[in-house]
Amino acid sequence: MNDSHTTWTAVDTYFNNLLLPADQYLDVALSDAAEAGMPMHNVSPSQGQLIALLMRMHQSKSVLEIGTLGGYSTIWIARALPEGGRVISLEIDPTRAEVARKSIARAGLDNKVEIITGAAVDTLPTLAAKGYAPFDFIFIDADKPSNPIYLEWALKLSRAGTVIFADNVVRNGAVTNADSDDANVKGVQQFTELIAKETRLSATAIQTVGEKGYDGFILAIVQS
Ligand SMILES: C[S@@+](CC[C@H](N)C(=O)[O-])C[C@H]1O[C@@H](n2cnc3c(N)ncnc32)[C@H](O)[C@@H]1O
Ligand SMILES: [Mg+2]
Repeated sequence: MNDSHTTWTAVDTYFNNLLLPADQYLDVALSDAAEAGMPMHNVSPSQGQLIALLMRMHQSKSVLEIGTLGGYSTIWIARALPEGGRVISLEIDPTRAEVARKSIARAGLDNKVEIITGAAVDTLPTLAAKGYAPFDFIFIDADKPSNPIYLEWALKLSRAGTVIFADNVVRNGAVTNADSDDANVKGVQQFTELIAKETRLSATAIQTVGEKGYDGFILAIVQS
């Protein structure tokens, strides 16, 4: 923990205390995930609220999340849905999915959430036939080496106007290292290069600092 990280965390705490009410369901979702041995790879509260605000501004009614973990971001997403809205969340690890389902049910959101277990490359091709596509908003937050494949699927499962939000694309600045042999870094680099070439997308990347360290996200919209 360096000085910068201490400052970033204090600033997150300052704003969260003022802007984000304490929430027992989100807190218990995190503590249950930690107790189950999951890594704390969830979005921060301010990032969860950012996704919720974007969804509400966009009036997103159907959301695809790739990467559930303990359901922390899923709760933020489900709460931002209007009446009749739905989030489909994909998670490879059945134990994680089970913990997430419990946290989501405790928060009274199980009628808005379906968690599908399995590798996303196997479950993504099943979604259209189930009548879930097109999605209004797609949150990509799973194994970063697969981001190029997730982009392909996001486009297949989208419509003009679909928003794509991809987390953790800065990776403490490592994204600029062209010689990186880190599979996560390579995944986000290839993902970004594909977005750059994709005429159907208009996108930007935003760097972030905070309690989760130095990272960032890509925000894109399908424009045709
Ligand atoms: C960064 S965490 C998700 C965090 C969550 N979105 C949040 O903010 O609370 C990534 C999750 O993706 C899952 N995952 C990894 N590889 C996957 C795959 N191939 N298919 C589906 N899920 C996968 C991991 O098990 C992990 O739970
Ligand atoms: Mg993330």
